[in-house]
Amino acid sequence: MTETILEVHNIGVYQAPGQPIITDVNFEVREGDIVILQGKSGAGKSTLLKALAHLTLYEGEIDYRGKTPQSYGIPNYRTRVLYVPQRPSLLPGTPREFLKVVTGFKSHKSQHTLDIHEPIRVGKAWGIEEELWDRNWSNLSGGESQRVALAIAVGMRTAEILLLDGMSVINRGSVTFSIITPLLYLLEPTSALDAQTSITVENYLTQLTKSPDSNLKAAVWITHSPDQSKRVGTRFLRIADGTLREESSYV
Ligand SMILES: Nc1ncnc2c1ncn2[C@@H]1O[C@H](COP(=O)(O)OP(=O)(O)OP(=O)(O)O)[C@@H](O)[C@H]1O
Repeated sequence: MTETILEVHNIGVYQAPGQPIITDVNFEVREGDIVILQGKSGAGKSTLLKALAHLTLYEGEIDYRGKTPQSYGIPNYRTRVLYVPQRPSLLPGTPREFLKVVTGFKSHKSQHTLDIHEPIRVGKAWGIEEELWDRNWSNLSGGESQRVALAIAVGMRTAEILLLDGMSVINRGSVTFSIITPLLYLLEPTSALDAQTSITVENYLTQLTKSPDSNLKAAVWITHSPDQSKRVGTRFLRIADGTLREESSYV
């Protein structure tokens, strides 16, 4: 039987008292799931991912492998249920500096011996040259900074679930409604290589979730790209009017 990793019970997040962004969210994530999270802009998708990663205040309960996030220690929990942001370009400094900080955290050290070069190796497989690790985040394109952030998340090998916020921007070959996409088109013209790189990343992640040797077991993935959803999704959730429902296929 497939094991349940994360159980989400009656999650609600509020903008202000009496003003819910999302309410009564219930679902679970099982090993092997790639859960596509859909919904209009502003529906609450990022808010839900941040609640799952314990990065925003929420009501309700989250059980990770049958225990509360607090029982693991929140920093430790966040390395296992790992949020990859929509706009890592807002981070200060360079990716290499960031990598040194995160690999130095006690919560990471306690689980594995971390090889600082592993994220760089993963990034290279996705078309991120080593020189980019020493550029300021703000000088990377949106697609590059997302791939670097994802390479860090994957290369640290601590995560069992990746929470991927707006990952369709790495796929500049397909339609996406991200507001930064027009900027990406200006910074970097769309090319066949970009679409191919995106598929390489997708394949890497989907293979990893299936590999018995991998720590990574599942992902919750926000994408506005129908093509990407169909390629990677095994389950489909939609947020509308502040609540979540499961759909049998991508619609
Ligand atoms: N910290 C916050 N304080 C107040 N309101 C917030 C906060 N974060 C998000 N919101 C609001 O909550 C709503 C949901 O935002 P969220 O970013 O989760 O949407 P989304 O579905 O991820 O949208 P998009 O697809 O555009 O990224 C929006 O109306 C947003 O303005």
